[in-house]
Amino acid sequence: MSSAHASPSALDVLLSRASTDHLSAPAPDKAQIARILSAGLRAPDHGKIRPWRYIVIKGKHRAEFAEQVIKAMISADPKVPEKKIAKRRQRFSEMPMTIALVMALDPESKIPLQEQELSVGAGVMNVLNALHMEGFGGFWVSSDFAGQPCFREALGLSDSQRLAGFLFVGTPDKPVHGSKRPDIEDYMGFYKGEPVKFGADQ
Ligand SMILES: Cc1cc2nc3c(=O)[nH]c(=O)nc-3n(C[C@H](O)[C@H](O)[C@H](O)COP(=O)(O)O)c2cc1C
Repeated sequence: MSSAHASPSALDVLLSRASTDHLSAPAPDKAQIARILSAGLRAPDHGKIRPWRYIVIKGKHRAEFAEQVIKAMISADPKVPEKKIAKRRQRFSEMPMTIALVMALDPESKIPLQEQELSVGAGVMNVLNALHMEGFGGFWVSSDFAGQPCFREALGLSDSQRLAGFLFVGTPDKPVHGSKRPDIEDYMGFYKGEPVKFGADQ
């Protein structure tokens, strides 16, 4: 923590973020989640594509949503183990809130799709940080089954929309410390007229 500040600086808070899926109620209320997701819309956005869409799943709709997840998992792999189904059913119906992270891409744009996808990712990171700043926790998970037509239809995704995963959201059960982070010295270098070598790659 910077000695110039009695309370943690914004950077101190960013440096203390870590993921957790040990989450309980309460989830953010309607006004809180709207403000938190507004941080996602602060992501850099080349060409003003506005590729971010957030589908919030909460309350009684969690169980219905979990069933759509199971349907899609079975559609993707009819032999999916029962244990995996049970775990996903439990997580999607019991997490206080799930946010489906939709990438609304414009394939006709001169802005490369990779940049549009990166903008969605940058938005998700802002949302994770905003959750942390407001005392909530979040965990980004993959959506390997989300390409299934039944699931795309259930969510109302158009042909150019894809999922970047889901965020599980709620209040951390206990203080989150997260894993030890690597040393920044191994991940940064100064260009001095020669190719840069990183400690992380040695
Ligand atoms: C796009 C994306 C998808 C992820 N999917 C999963 C997942 O399906 N399951 C999982 O355990 N972690 C997944 N993770 C990793 C966790 O969200 C988290 O980052 C990881 O547990 C490390 O925690 P940290 O954020 O505190 O470093 C994913 C991360 C990203 C960026």
